[in-house]
Amino acid sequence: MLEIRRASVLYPARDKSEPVEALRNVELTIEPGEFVVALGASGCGKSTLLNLIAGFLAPSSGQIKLDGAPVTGPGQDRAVVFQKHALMPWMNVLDNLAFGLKLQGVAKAERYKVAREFLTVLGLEGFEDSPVYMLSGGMQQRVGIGRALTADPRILLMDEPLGALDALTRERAQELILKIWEAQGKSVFLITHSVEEALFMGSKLIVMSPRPGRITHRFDLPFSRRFLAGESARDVKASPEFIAMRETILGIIFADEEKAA
Ligand SMILES: Nc1ncnc2c1ncn2[C@@H]1O[C@H](COP(=O)(O)OP(=O)(O)OP(=O)(O)O)[C@@H](O)[C@H]1O
Repeated sequence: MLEIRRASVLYPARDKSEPVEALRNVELTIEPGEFVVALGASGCGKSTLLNLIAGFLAPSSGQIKLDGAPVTGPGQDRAVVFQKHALMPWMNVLDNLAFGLKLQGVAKAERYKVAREFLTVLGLEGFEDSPVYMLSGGMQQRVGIGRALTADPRILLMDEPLGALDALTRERAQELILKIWEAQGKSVFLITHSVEEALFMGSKLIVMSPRPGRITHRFDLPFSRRFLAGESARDVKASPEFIAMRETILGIIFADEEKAA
């Protein structure tokens, strides 16, 4: 379980600019197997929150604990997927999938065994020998997600992972991530700018607001479970409950932006 208690982040003033209170008193618990999605206007502190969880950044005050132990820096128990995946474009798919394990010192036979398992999970069979630069954006992002997962992290952290994909590829990738989430039981923290993506994917939604960055609303969501129980993604997203929720969330975000303007 990941626990964030009264965490605040103040970025110091640079040149003539004022200090930025990027997060104020953030309280968040991510239970094992929970899929938490963060939504909110640009600059509300979503990436700052992800960086805290990843251990890339220390809070100015407050605490972050993973299974009771303070988070003091990055670790193998947390893996990050960015919009711009950090793949080795000249290396093939299999080598990219195995690369994180190599850095961890896992023996060659074992890391290629794990990498091959992920080829299947990611629907990339037949592409194991293709250099990554030759793949489509959607396939590259699947390799990026796979590489994060091969390390078997407790928590998968994703910052706008699907933002650069076209609409159809993005929907397919959402469905794939949900299926992997269900199969592997990982905790996930995902940042997105898409309200629809947030509602479809999350089991818990937090809505954040800027200046200072804080969590203003929390919702439990049923939609990913409906999809995983067999309802089609289209039916879920077109259902009256989904549309009503989408309007509620959009209302909250627009009201925040008007206040900030
Ligand atoms: N290293 C930094 N130094 C100073 N200010 C920063 C730094 N990083 C972020 N900020 C500021 O902190 C606030 C929160 O930034 P953050 O990137 O966490 O927001 P965000 O919600 O992820 O934004 P976006 O949706 O645009 O990615 C913003 O006002 C940003 O300008």
